[in-house]
Amino acid sequence: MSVGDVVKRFGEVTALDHVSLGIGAGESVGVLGPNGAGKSTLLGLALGLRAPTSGRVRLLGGDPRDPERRQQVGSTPQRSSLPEPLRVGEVLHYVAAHYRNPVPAAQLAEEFGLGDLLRRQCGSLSGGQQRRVGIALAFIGAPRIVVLDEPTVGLDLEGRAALWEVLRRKHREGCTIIVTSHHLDEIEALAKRVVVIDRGRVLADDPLADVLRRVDVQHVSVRDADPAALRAIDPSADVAVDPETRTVNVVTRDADRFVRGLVGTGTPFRDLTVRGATLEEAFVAITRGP
Ligand SMILES: Nc1ncnc2c1ncn2[C@@H]1O[C@H](COP(=O)(O)OP(=O)(O)OP(=O)(O)O)[C@@H](O)[C@H]1O
Repeated sequence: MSVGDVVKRFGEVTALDHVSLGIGAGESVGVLGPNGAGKSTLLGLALGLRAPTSGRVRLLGGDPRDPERRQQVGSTPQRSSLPEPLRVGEVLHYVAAHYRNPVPAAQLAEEFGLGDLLRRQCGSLSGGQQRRVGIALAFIGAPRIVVLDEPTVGLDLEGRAALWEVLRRKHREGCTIIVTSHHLDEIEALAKRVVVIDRGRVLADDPLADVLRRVDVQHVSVRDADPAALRAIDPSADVAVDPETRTVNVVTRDADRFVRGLVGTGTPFRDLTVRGATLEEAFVAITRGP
């Protein structure tokens, strides 16, 4: 999928402002951005659901509106509705009939944990169950590319974890996955590459590890240590104590230097852990600007 110098305007609103981006086969890409950033507009263009005001959009080497390309793409929009009177199994068969090589309904039901729902009418499903069916439908045509716009909205914790497991497997099997989510921990757990959009512009487009390195924040935590002694090691660090677990959490710009200082002071501590910035911290830093 690629977009070249794409502008998309809705009247006065410029939803995408000269965006260029290419996503190759087999990538897993998280598209992040605040509300109204232009994420859904970008995905809609890539899927051929709308045309750009100017610029070029290609999907699998051709026009995204070409039926041949659409056969090879699966998607779940942010909001979707299923025909209420139809049973889930009937919907799967109905949608499968539109594809040349659909995944058998039984296999899809097994993969997405829909076995118990096949005989249920769609109108009787909970919001989360409907969402699971909607996501499964994105995969029914055995797509080469799947575009998922906030797929975990409405899913409980177990449903989210199960979905992410399926997505990771599909990615391992070679499917290109493009996903948006406001749960950055989910993007961190799935995507190898992160695109950050704000006000219609691409602010970052890098491998996940590089995006995380863009923020000079690291976390050091120890238990049963004297917070005052830790503050003295790096006065610019942010030191917070969790009395329940007797953990002192330190946010520092240089964890290596902090740990050397900690050992050097001889102050007692145990259970040392060090970790880098979270994607959420990187996202806040990137969208906040210089
Ligand atoms: N059909 C439309 N008509 C008018 N304005 C639109 C339309 N679709 C999107 N917009 C506007 O374009 C901008 C980008 O919207 P878009 O839905 O792409 O954002 P988003 O990043 O997906 O946001 P969210 O995280 O809230 O879903 C917003 O200002 C939105 O109001």
